[in-house]
Amino acid sequence: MITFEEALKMVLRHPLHLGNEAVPLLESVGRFLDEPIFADRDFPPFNRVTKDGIAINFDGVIDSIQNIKIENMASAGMAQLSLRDDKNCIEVMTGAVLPKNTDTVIMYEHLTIDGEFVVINEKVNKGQNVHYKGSDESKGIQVLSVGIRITPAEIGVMASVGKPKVLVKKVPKVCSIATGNELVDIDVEPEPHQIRKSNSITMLSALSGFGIKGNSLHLVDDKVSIEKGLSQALIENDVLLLSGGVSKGKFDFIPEVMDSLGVEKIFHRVAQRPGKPFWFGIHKELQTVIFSFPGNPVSTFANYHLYFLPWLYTSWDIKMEKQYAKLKVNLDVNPPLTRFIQVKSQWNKNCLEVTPVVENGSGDLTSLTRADGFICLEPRDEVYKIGERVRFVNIR
Ligand SMILES: Nc1nc2c(c(=O)[nH]1)N[C@H]1C(S)=C(S)[C@@H](COP(=O)(O)OP(=O)(O)OC[C@H]3O[C@@H](n4cnc5c(N)ncnc54)[C@H](O)[C@@H]3O)O[C@H]1N2
Ligand code: MOO
Repeated sequence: MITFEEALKMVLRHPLHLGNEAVPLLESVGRFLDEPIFADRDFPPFNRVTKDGIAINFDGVIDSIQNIKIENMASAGMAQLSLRDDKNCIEVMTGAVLPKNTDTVIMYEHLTIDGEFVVINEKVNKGQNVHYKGSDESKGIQVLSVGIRITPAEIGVMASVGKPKVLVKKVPKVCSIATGNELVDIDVEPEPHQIRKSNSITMLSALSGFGIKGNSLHLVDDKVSIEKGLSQALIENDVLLLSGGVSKGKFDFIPEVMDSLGVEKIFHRVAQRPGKPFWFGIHKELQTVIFSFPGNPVSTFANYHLYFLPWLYTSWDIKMEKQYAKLKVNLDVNPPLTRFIQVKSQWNKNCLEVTPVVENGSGDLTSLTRADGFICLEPRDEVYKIGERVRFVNIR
């Protein structure tokens, strides 16, 4: 049996070259940017008033802060006004363009207003309450780089520079496939011997975080229907993510059917726990990549993060940073299997620390709700000690 490291290397040797596509800005959340974004104007584009109040020419009024005459009023959205007399002021609202011949803004709370005259009641600093043109970013500067993940914060920046459409890495067509006679849909009341599907649904929801609208399919344990379903799925998708049907049971038909459909097996079974019976293959002609994960929910979930996500990032040519954490307990990992242990992580000063969660084996899917990651422990005779730095795979 191959090791986890060997298996991962083999998976990463088969990326798809997905290219890019332009999508409407609001549909780009979760996607990876494939063009640099530049500031088309200064940020902010004009000297912006940051408080509701009055704008003054500091040198003009600072010796006589009583009875300052209001000349005019500027609100957000108005073209720039101009102060005619240095001893006067203009009422200004937050977001307005600072009037010409003024340099300082005083908020209403620091003023007494009597008709068209104002008295300043607090100390004033020249230049206060102004967000200066270009003080955040200058026109022409790159504000976002290729390869970043788009979140609502980046959407705001792109809206601001006028990008109704944006170039992003193209997502693959993925089908999440449940296998097994015991599975029923989530809106069905199961018979005592049945369970509701969860793995295939979990994977669909995980994919949606990347902007991938996956297809779904359910294959029952019958070679003819598996063959029929898979042959169509291989044609219609770039990637198949299966769960179940890959261990040693009398109804674990997946590897055999894949073979009959011309899918090349790259490997089957990895020296790891959970997730050992993982089967990986490719259909060379159709260019379909197949991740066939073991059916136990924790095994499917772990392998999705350990193999599929690194493969997806590699296909997009994006580096996935490795994370590490410190153990808060001693752990014993006897050879020969690499262990993936569910943990809860916590920052302590600048250090991420991890503690294993209570779990009841790889069938216990509720344990995943208590964990925020897996730690990866290579097999060794020596105990992993408290304080030791180990690899951490984030699942949140
Ligand atoms: N003789 C052996 N038996 C088993 C071995 C082995 O090496 N020799 N490996 C064990 C390990 S480890 C795992 S993991 C499982 C994986 O088996 P399969 O991939 O064939 O999965 P199934 O038997 O179809 O299902 C296992 C388990 O998971 C449940 N399941 C499956 N799909 C879903 C789904 N979409 N949603 C929720 N739950 C699902 C299924 O009902 C089973 O309970 O094999 C061990 N056996
Ligand atoms: O190794 Mo299996 O993946 O635990 O239950």
